[in-house]
Order: sequence, then C-alpha cells, then structure tokens
Amino acid sequence: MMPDSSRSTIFALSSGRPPAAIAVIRISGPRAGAALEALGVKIPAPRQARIARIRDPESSEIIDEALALWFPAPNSETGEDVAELQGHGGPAVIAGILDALSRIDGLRMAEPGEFTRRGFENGKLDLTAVEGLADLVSAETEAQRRLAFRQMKGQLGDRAEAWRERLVRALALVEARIDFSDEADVPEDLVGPALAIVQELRDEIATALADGRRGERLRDGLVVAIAGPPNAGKSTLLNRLARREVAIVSPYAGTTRDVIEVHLDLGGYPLTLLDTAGVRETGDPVEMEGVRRARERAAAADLVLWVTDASAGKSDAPTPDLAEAGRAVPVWQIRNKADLVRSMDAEMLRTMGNASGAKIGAASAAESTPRRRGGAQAATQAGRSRAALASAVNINESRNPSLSTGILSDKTSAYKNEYGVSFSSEDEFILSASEGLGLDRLMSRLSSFAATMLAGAEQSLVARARHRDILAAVQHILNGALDRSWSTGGEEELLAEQLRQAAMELGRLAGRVDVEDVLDIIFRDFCIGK
Ligand SMILES: Nc1nc2c(ncn2[C@@H]2O[C@H](COP(=O)(O)OP(=O)(O)OP(=O)(O)O)[C@@H](O)[C@H]2O)c(=O)[nH]1
Ligand SMILES: [K+]
Ligand SMILES: [Mg+2]
Repeated sequence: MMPDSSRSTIFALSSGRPPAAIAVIRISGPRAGAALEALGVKIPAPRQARIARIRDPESSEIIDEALALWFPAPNSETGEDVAELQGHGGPAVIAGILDALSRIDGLRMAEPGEFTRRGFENGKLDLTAVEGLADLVSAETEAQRRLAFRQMKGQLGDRAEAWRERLVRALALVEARIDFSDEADVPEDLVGPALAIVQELRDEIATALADGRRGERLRDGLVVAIAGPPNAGKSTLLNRLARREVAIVSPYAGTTRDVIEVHLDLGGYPLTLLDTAGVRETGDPVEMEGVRRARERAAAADLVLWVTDASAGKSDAPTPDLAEAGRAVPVWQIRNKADLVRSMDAEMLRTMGNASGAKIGAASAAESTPRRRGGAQAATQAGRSRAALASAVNINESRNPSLSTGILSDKTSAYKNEYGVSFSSEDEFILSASEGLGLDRLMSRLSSFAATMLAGAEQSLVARARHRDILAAVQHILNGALDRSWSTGGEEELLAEQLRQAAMELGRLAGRVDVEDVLDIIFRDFCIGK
C-alpha cells in the first residue's frame, strides 16, 4: 500500500508526561516536511540528528532549541514522511510547540495509536505485531516484556503466515484436481497430499492451543484473590504483601466492599492481588453486592488465599461456595492473627488444623490462652506473644519442619478445606499480618506458584483471547475437513471451500480480513503519540 498523499498530517507528544528532561514530538504525513519548514527548521538529512531552533510560524519567536530528525517515506515507522523534534521537556515548551503545529495548514493532533495505525495500514507491521507493541508499552514485568517483544517481532504472526501459506498450497492441490479432473496428465490423487498438509497443520495448531493458557495468563497477570470471613485481616494482609497502605483496615466487620487490585512483580512474573469483601450473610445491600463480587472474583481467580482468624474458633469460617464455580480453584489456608494465639496453644491448633495427627513443634504453650480477647488486653497479650510467635513461625522454620509446613506435622496429609477442595499441609500458612510474621514463607510460595504457572509462557504463540478464538475456529474447520471421507470423489468443491475458509480465518490473525472492529478495540488502549 502506498501512503495516501491526501491524508491529514498528524502530530503528538510521543514521550511521557511533562516535566521531563526531553520531550519527543512526532509529525507524520504528507505535510511533515512543510511543517518543519513552517517552524523555521531546515529539513535534516534522512535519519541524522540536527540542532534546530523552533520558531513560532507567525511571530518567528524562538520557542525552543531542539534536535530534529527526518525519516522520509516509506522508511519510517508509519510508512509516511515522519519528522521528530526532541525539545526540552517542560510543559510550556511542549504546549508552545504543539500550539504552533496546530496552526499549520493540514496538521492536526493525532488520535490514540494513530501513528501505529498508519504503520499497520501501510504494511509496516501486522496486527499481531501491533498487539505486541501495545503489550510492550504496557508490560510491567520482565516476563511480560519478553512475551510482548516476541509477539511484536512475529512470534505468532510469522507462524500464522506460514500456516496460511501451507493451507493455500493444500487448496491449490484441491483446485487443480477440480480444474483438470478430465485431463490425463494431472495425477488422480491430489486430495490425499492436500489432506496430509491439513492434518499436519491441525496438529501444529492443536499443540499451540494446548499451552495451559500460559501466554494469556502472563499477559494478564496471575490473579490471586484474598477472601474469607469479615475481619479476618484480609486487607491487612493485602497491605503487607503490597508494602503500602492500599486498602482500609478497621476493626469493623464489613469494611471492604469494592474489590481492590494490586499488581505485584514476583521475579519477573506478574501477579494481581485482589482484596475482597468479607464473605457473610448480610442484609445491607451494599455489602451484599460486595460479597457477590468477592465470590465472583474468587471463583475466577488462579488461586485463592482463604484468610481466617486463627484466634477464633473454626466455626467462625462460613462455608464458601467456590465449588459452585465448577472448576477447581486452588485454595491456600491462611490462619491469620497467630499473634493472638499465644505460644501456639496446643488444643487450639489441633482444632484449627482439623487434623487427627496434628502435632505442635518446639514452641508449644506454656500457658493456656483464652480464645478471644478484646481491646487493650489483646494489645498487651499480642505484645507478649510476639516473641513466642517469632520463634514459632519464623526462627524455628528452618529447625522445625513441623512448623514450616504450617501447623501440621504430617507433610503428606491431604485435607479437604471449606470448599471441598483438597489441600495438603503445604497449602496452609500460619501468620500474623499485622505483626508481619510468617509472611516470608507465603511470599516465597507465591513466587514459586507464579513461576510454575508461567514457566515458558514467553514462548507462547497465543497471547490473547483473540488469538485463541481464531486458532480454535481454524482447528474446528480443519477437523471438519479431516473427519469426512473424500475418497468417493466429486466433493472436492466442498473441501476447497473449507480450506478457503480456514485460510481466511488465519488471515484475520494478521489483520488481513475484516479488521476495522478489531483495530478500534486494539487502538483504544494505545496512548496518544504511539
Ligand atoms: N492481632 C491481630 N490483629 C489483626 C491481624 N490482622 C488484622 N488484624 C486486625 O483485625 C481487624 C480487621 O482487619 P482487616 O484487615 O480490616 O480485616 P478484613 O478481613 O479486611 O475485614 P473486612 O474487610 O471487614 O472483611 C483490624 O483491626 C486489624 O488491625 C493480625 O495478624 N493480628
Ligand atoms: K475490617
Ligand atoms: Mg477488608
């Protein structure tokens, strides 16, 4: 496609929010060169930086001294003439240059993603690369960056194109059979070799799809929902893991209503932590909605941290209904407020652990502990018990394996939690969110969980639902073609039509067909100036 000379010329600030040391302003379109001249800037040699004074097109007042660059069409990011100005990054400087540009004939401010969109329209990059670029700009962790960069460089796009070419080859064989069926020098069996190609393709696409949704998970981040009864300390735990006061903590049950999201980077892997409303029966319509959202998000999460108050009896935990979700969400049991369970009261721990063979490690109770305390008494008790907890949860972790697996000594035991989902003692954590004790083990288990779930995800071909949907549709068509017997002959037209459809579907990945709706969705997420 040739750049369209009748198009408007667009400009935008392409660098980040001012003030900054440098601001990059880009101009793309047929009048990019004229725009430079209107600003009093001589057009530099292609791809060579040149110092230039930027002047107001009407008053000739100097607005800034900047570096100017020139990328003539078609060798630019948009495929059009592109000029780039690198000026000083102050708000007034930027406003002055943008204002001057807007007063030049045929120029207008770019819409979000419009530079990339022009690049796509001029064949500079295909749709999967556009998506990769969008992901690269919004990548928050190292693994996300790698996946996005590979997508941008054609990890899926090149593969899809190769698949499409092979489909077209299979189609050509079938069409040859149709067109020359009467001629003697055309081999009888062209359908067989065509189907062999189809079978190979079907298998390769099946392999790409059977990736445990790693690519999508990496792109979106693993979702870990903190859920449990009211006042168990869910928000306190979220704040601890996020290392900042994100959620409101209060002694009033029913504090959290909306779902609160925090993004964590665990060794390069993205993890979205959700704090949710305490799950209980309530008549308050607002809290009810909070509970509904909590259940919905927990059911859709990759992992649930089910937080309970270890100082309360087990009966405090309502029976959650994650099992209704129809899929097994892994659930880790978090016994919080262990600081209130002074010195690991033996009897209580047995109740909490619901395990017949639960044993307590070295730091067992010297005194018995009332199950509940309130106010100032709790504070002093908590203070005194801190040392005991520290020795039980942290320091003894290395020395005492029974404590390092939570409160249960038998590592191999499997239990059913309140969801009816099996868990082992490995999935049980005893900690104090407010005192910050016992969190290291939880953090390191979260890190390994993320690493296990997302290992190798950077190499995934499928990074979005759009990719999966299209590949699944192609696979469906190819399965249909392979399931049928074509040996009787005379039905090659039908087979040809199926292969044509499959090729067209694949073409949608790169953005060859019905692209407008998809483009609008993708570019909506772009920032202006990209
Ligand atoms: N002693 C003790 N108190 C805690 C601990 N964690 C939280 N708390 C206290 O428990 C109360 C409730 O904490 P939140 O974090 O608001 O509990 P939540 O589960 O988010 O409560 P809702 O949002 O109302 O469901 C607050 O007073 C916290 O200070 C802990 O480990 N030990
Ligand atoms: K609360
Ligand atoms: Mg809360």
